[in-house]
Amino acid sequence: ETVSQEAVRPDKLLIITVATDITEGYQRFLRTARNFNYTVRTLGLGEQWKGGDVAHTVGGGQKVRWLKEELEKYHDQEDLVVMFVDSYDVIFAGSPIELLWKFHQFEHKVIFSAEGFCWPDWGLADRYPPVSNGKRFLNSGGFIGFAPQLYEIVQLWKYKDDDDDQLFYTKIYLEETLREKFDITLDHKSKIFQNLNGAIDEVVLKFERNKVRARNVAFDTFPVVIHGNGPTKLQLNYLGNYVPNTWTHEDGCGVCDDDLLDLSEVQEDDLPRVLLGVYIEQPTPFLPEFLERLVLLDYPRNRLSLYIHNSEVYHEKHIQAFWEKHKEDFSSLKIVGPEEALSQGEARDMGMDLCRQDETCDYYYRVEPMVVLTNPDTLYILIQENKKVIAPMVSRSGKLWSNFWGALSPEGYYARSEDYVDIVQGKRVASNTVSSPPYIGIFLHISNRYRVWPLDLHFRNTNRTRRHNDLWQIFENPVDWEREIHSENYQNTQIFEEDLSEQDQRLAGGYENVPTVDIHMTQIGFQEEWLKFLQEYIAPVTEKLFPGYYTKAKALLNFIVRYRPDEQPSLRPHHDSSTFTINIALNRKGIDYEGGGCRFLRYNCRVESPRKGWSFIHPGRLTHYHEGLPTTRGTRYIMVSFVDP
Ligand SMILES: O=C(O)CCC(=O)C(=O)O
Ligand SMILES: [Fe+2]
Repeated sequence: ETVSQEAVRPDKLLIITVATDITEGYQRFLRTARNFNYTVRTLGLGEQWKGGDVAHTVGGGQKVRWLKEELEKYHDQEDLVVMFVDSYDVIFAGSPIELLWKFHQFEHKVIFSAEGFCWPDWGLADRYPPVSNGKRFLNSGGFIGFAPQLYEIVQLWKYKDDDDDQLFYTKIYLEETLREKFDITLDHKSKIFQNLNGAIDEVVLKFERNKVRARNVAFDTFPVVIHGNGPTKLQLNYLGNYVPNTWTHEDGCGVCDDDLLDLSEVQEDDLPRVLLGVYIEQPTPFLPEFLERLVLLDYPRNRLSLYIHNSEVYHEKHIQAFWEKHKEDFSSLKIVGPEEALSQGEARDMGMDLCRQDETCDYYYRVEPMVVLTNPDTLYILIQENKKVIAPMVSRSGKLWSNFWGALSPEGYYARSEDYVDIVQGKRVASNTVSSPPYIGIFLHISNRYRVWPLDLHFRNTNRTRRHNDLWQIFENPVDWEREIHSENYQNTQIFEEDLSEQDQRLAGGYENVPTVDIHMTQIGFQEEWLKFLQEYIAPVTEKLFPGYYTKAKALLNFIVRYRPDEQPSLRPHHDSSTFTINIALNRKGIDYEGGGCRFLRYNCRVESPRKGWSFIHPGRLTHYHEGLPTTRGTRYIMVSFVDP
């Protein structure tokens, strides 16, 4: 069966839809329609919806009434093809020409979309004509037909606005005389309409050159209209993040630069006002650094307010110090402490209310203290994205963890979408619509467009019994770890007294030729962290020092030594059980102690006073027989590692 060229006339196609509000779903619908040059007529804009709560009960009759009024205009245009579709949860995946061609191939005057559920009256199921292969039941979220026939169908509407539209069309279809009179059929195999409810597993993405289609694998069809009916909004969002050209392999994000808010010409005093909400609900490493980073945000001070909720007594001193230093740096600064005993929910409500109830507050930005905000332009970037709700993607360096899920399990909990890994790794960069809480009409977006933060989280591994949690953060938060541990002021020899006094001094799995008064990293649970440090910071140095030798950066013995005149002042000559040894000065000769140092007997060479925090490296065996020289006053601390034993 061929369709004549003359029949396929896009100028004789009209799309009619309904939208009372310009929701993001409606905007997405229009974007896909524009992409294919559809002519769209929207009914009901700005009017009040009286069609009932269709998400939870029946309803939708108002759509039929409006359509009835609209079709008055076209009822005598015999060659006009009209398609009616919902808009909030619909996208176009194919062109008008394809649509018309498929329509004419059906050789019926009117085609309704089909689905697997008989809604709203399951009792009518038996009255449907049987279908050998395909969806059996009518869905009124999409239909297409010649204007005169559609006009005649909606003439039969004599009901209330909150009566059910689908039931109305269903009854007409099930009435054999009417079905034949109007020449109605159903699109059983999703050639034109894909209803997602009950069919999620049938629909996959198919990447083509510069465009993406949804393919129904059950019927091997490429539907033109995708409808996220029922509880399939997430799946529609997922498809809509690609179809028709939202993101393609060739061109990347096809819509990312549409509808941006240009702030470049806006005067500082006219920028939106932002309230930052910070919620400290657990002991958090590097909290002072986190707070200081808020001040570094490049945004006019008089447009920025800060609300901090802190439920940890431990952090009060940090917040106090921050407040004293920065109370002038924000247009307002409100702090609610642990004495208020707010629940997390109450604290968050309070923060949001501060913005919601303040007419001058334009944006509310919530940030968790375990997120590393490294880009000072963060606020500009997010505001320019021009979304109602948006989050930057937060991921941990080198890991597949992120704040983005991409999918939900049937129980409504965490699941990874098929595209999760590519998105987290930044291989697919876009502002994805990840969620649309039903019926609010607002989408939640997440963007990995700008690497807003290298994104490390550091709340795992936080142990309230440790005084120096920060030191353990080398895996979780290498960014802050490096900044803090490498700072000139970093001082942590107290570890000897604080963390270790109770520890078992016996060692497992290593051998010291000459025992010292020492604390081993295994004793304080720091062995893995130390090995990571060797890998990241020492291995690259040894490649320069010992060309041609490649260290495994493994070490069984990693320990802090304490020398005191009355305890252990020195160490007799020995070899180390290492290929090379690193020896880090932890305090200062001449200030903290006198004497000390390491002497290499064969060369009579002494390394006496490296700067605090500096290390020397020497081969461990044969050539470098060495001793620890007597400490004559005070206490000398060194950190020693026998690398590659
Ligand atoms: O005191 C020193 O610097 C030498 C320490 C040493 O050789 C060792 O602990 O094996
Ligand atoms: Fe040694």
